[in-house]
Amino acid sequence: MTSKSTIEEQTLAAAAVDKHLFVYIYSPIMSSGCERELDDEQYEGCLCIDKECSSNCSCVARFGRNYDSSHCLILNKLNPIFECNSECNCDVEKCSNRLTQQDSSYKFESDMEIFAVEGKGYGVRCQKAIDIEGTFIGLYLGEILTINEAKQRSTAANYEHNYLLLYTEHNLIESKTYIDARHYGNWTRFINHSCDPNLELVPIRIDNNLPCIAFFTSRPISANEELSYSYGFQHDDQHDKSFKKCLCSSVKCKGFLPFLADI
Ligand SMILES: C[S@@+](CC[C@H](N)C(=O)[O-])C[C@H]1O[C@@H](n2cnc3c(N)ncnc32)[C@H](O)[C@@H]1O
Repeated sequence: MTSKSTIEEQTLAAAAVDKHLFVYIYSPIMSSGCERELDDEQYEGCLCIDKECSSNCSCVARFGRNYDSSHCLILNKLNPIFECNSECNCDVEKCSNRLTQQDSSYKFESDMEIFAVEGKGYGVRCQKAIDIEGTFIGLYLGEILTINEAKQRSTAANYEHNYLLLYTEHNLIESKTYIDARHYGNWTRFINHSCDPNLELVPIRIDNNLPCIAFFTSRPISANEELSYSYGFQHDDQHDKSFKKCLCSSVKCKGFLPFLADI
């Protein structure tokens, strides 16, 4: 792989090593069960005639501001993130409340590189430094599964690498999102786990209650530092030989990859 190839080409080349179907996608794919549950949901849109939504926008008034004037995530925001949606009047490419929907937000994508990491398969690094905490990096794309489909897939196969992401939210009620990037996905499927990560996962809602899972930086990242996030909570009693050894090599390393007990 050369640094001149696009991140899509690099991802396809790295995925081809597995010799299974892999399709590069730019938006999530819903499994049939998920689609049915969303049929009746569509959030109300704002009526903003300005191209950029400000504090007068009904979406911003209802859910609070999500992003600051540098287009970074407002840190420690307590409310869930609802961006302006397809019912809104504002301009998709200009509205300040639509960060993850805008082409211009993917500014680091052309500097991303898939590279081989000793013992872990492939990983991802950015050839440029990313100085600001809260910078949007990309979306974890794949097939959005129902819990039953996620369970079936995780018990049916015994692959070397797992691409099933489980995101749990503890709001008024607990909700879980399952995204499988094994057969359909983008470059973020190659981001490895670290016990001291530099990215965080943030659920973003746009048209309905099903979140997109976005990556934001959780601290400044040096050029060519491996990107990482935490795959989940690590229980102290999980350290059994059947769990995979963690090779993140951070001083905070817990020794094993988090175990997805909820799948
Ligand atoms: C979502 S994939 C990440 C990309 C993967 N490295 C590859 O080459 O396809 C997750 C898998 O990567 C490996 N992995 C990720 N982080 C790791 C770590 N800190 N230590 C060891 N293996 C890791 C594990 O096999 C895990 O199931």
